Amino acid sequence: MKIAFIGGGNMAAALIAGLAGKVTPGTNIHVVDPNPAQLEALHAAHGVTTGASIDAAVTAAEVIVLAVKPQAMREAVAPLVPLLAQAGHKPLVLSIAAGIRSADLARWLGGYDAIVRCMPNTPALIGMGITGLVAAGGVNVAQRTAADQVLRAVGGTVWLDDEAQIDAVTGVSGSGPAYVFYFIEAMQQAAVELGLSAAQGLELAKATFTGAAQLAAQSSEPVALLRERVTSKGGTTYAALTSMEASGVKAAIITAVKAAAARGHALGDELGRD
Ligand SMILES: NC(=O)C1=CN([C@@H]2O[C@H](COP(=O)(O)OP(=O)(O)OC[C@H]3O[C@@H](n4cnc5c(N)ncnc54)[C@H](O)[C@@H]3O)[C@@H](O)[C@H]2O)C=CC1
Ligand SMILES: O=C(O)[C@@H]1CCC=N1
Repeated sequence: MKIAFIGGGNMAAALIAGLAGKVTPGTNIHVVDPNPAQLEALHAAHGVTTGASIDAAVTAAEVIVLAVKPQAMREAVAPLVPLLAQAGHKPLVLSIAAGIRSADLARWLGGYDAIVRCMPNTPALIGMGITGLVAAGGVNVAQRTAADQVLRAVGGTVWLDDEAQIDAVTGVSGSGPAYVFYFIEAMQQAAVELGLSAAQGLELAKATFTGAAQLAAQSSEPVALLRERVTSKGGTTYAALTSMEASGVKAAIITAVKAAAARGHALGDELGRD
C-alpha cells in the first residue's frame, strides 16, 4: 500500500512509526512538509520519501493522510484539487485533524468525497493508539478497509455512525494522553513533597499507571470493582478518594473532557465558515 502524508509533525511521526516496515515498506510512504528538518528526521528513521510541496507523488498513493493543524488545512489541501481530478484512481483522503468536518473538507477539495475522518492519539507511536473513525458518503468498502488497516497498525479502531460523535472521541482519547501525563506529573510532585526523589516518584507514578491500566484492560470486571478492591474501609485509599471527591476531581475531569469536545466542535464551526 502506498501512503502519503500531508504534514509530517508529531502525529504523522507517530503513525509513520507504526506503519513503516509493518503495513508497508518505509519507501512506500511519501511525506510532504515545508519543514526540511522534519522531513530529514522521518527519512532517516523510516526511509520515507519526502517533498516540500504536493505533487503527483501524493496522488499516486492509495491513502492520503491529512496531518496538518486544523487552521492550516484549507490552504494545505488546495494544491490537491487539480491533482485529484487528474489521478487515474480515487485515493482515500484520511483526515486526522481535530474539528474539521468532512463536508467542509470535501468542499475545499472541489467536491471530492472519498474521505474518512478520524481521531487517533499519540500512543500510536508504540502501537498502543486508539482511533475513532467515520466515513463520508463517497467512501467504498475497500477504502474503509484501507483506513481501518492504516489505523489498526498503530492500535485499536472504533467506527462511528455519526460524525458529530467524533468531537467526543477527541475529548476522551485524542486529547486523553495529555490528561494521563498531567496526572502522572501530579503524582510525581506529590511523591517529591512527601520526601521521595524525583526519579523515585516518576518510576512509582509511571509504573502505577501502566500496571493499573493493564489490569483494567485485561480484566472483565467493572473498573469500579477494581477500584473498590484497592479501597479498604477506613484505610489509605479511602482517605485519598474522599479527598478527591471533596475537591471535585471527578466532576473537574468530566468538565475538562467536555471542554475539549466543545473546542473540537467550535473549531469545526470557525474553520468551516470559509
Ligand atoms: N498531537 C496529537 O496528539 C494529535 C493531533 N491530531 C491532529 O493532527 C494534526 C497535526 O497535529 P500535530 O502533529 O500535533 O501538529 P504538528 O504541528 O506537530 O504537525 C503539523 C505539521 O504540518 C506541517 N505543515 C504546515 N503547513 C503545511 C502544508 N501547507 N503542507 C504540508 N505540511 C504542512 C508543519 O510543518 C508540521 O510539521 C492536527 O490537525 C491535530 O488536530 C489528532 C490526534 C492527536
Ligand atoms: O490538542 C489538539 O488540538 C490535538 C487534537 C487531539 C490531540 N491533540
